[in-house]
Amino acid sequence: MKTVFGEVCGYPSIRYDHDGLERNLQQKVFGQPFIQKLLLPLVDLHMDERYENRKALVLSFHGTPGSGKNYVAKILAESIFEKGMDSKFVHLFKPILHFSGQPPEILKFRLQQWIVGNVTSCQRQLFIFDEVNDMPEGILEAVKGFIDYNPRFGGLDFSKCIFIFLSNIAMIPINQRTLELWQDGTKRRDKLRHEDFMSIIIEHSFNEDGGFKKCKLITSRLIDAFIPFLPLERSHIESCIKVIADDYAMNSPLTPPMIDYIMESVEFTPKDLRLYSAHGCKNLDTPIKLVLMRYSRQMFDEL
Ligand SMILES: Nc1ncnc2c1ncn2[C@@H]1O[C@H](COP(=O)(O)OP(=O)(O)OP(=O)(O)O)[C@@H](O)[C@H]1O
Repeated sequence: MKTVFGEVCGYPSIRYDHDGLERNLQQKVFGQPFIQKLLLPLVDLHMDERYENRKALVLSFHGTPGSGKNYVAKILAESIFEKGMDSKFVHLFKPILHFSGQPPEILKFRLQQWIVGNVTSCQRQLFIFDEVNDMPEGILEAVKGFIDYNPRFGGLDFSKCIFIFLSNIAMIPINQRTLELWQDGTKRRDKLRHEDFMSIIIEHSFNEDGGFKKCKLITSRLIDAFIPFLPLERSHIESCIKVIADDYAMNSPLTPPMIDYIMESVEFTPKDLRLYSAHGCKNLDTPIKLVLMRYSRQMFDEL
């Protein structure tokens, strides 16, 4: 059923599709074990109408560029809102656009007004804060009142909202820990434990420059889960290449030598082991397009 007159605050514009979310996370997101382990159950609980939420769901994604933080946020938006990221109930904030050029007090006030205005029209809202590492210190204190355990604020209930913070904060220690555990014998990512990453993320968030620095969201334990996005290995990058190539050309004709050729454009770290992609699955589009173009001109015959 299609919404004819724009979106409504309820079905069909807002409908949680657990199966779709589970399937998409399983089939489309590579190398991120904590998505299945943490994100899915927390979203299930939050969206379950049988339980009353005591507070908004607050998640913080941390990791290397291109490891899937925005991608997963988009998949989540699509599983709840019919129009996904284009929904009027989904809000993506970026520091350069929304948190610069004005004194912090004004930016905080505007942010609060925006949240209150939207929650007044509908309680189910998704607020995504991208690049928290580039946000000025102190701004995020503005949202504390909305995600606290006492979610009523001016008569409004914020407990049905979801807040997601995306950042590169703690990516170096996350990558380092992943490598250490790999060297110690934990080669399978599904064997990694969240506790192995949790304290380093919290510590770095609180101390590193950016939106979380000295922030009460951290000290008041208001963030429900800090989700580490691990650096991606060669096999994950190969999977990304296949998905992106399929998006360009259905049943794309990528052969193993063509994939090897694309992989040559990817920078791997650390220098000696070359285990992890420095930029995750970012920057793959151009080499993939070039290879597909060469193929279409039959220039890959020699491979
Ligand atoms: N783990 C992953 N599994 C599958 N595809 C991925 C994954 N990570 C990244 N991608 C692909 O790479 C693209 C870029 O990733 P994304 O924008 O999510 O990175 P990010 O972690 O948000 O990076 P940044 O920190 O620079 O914002 C995605 O749109 C997706 O196509």
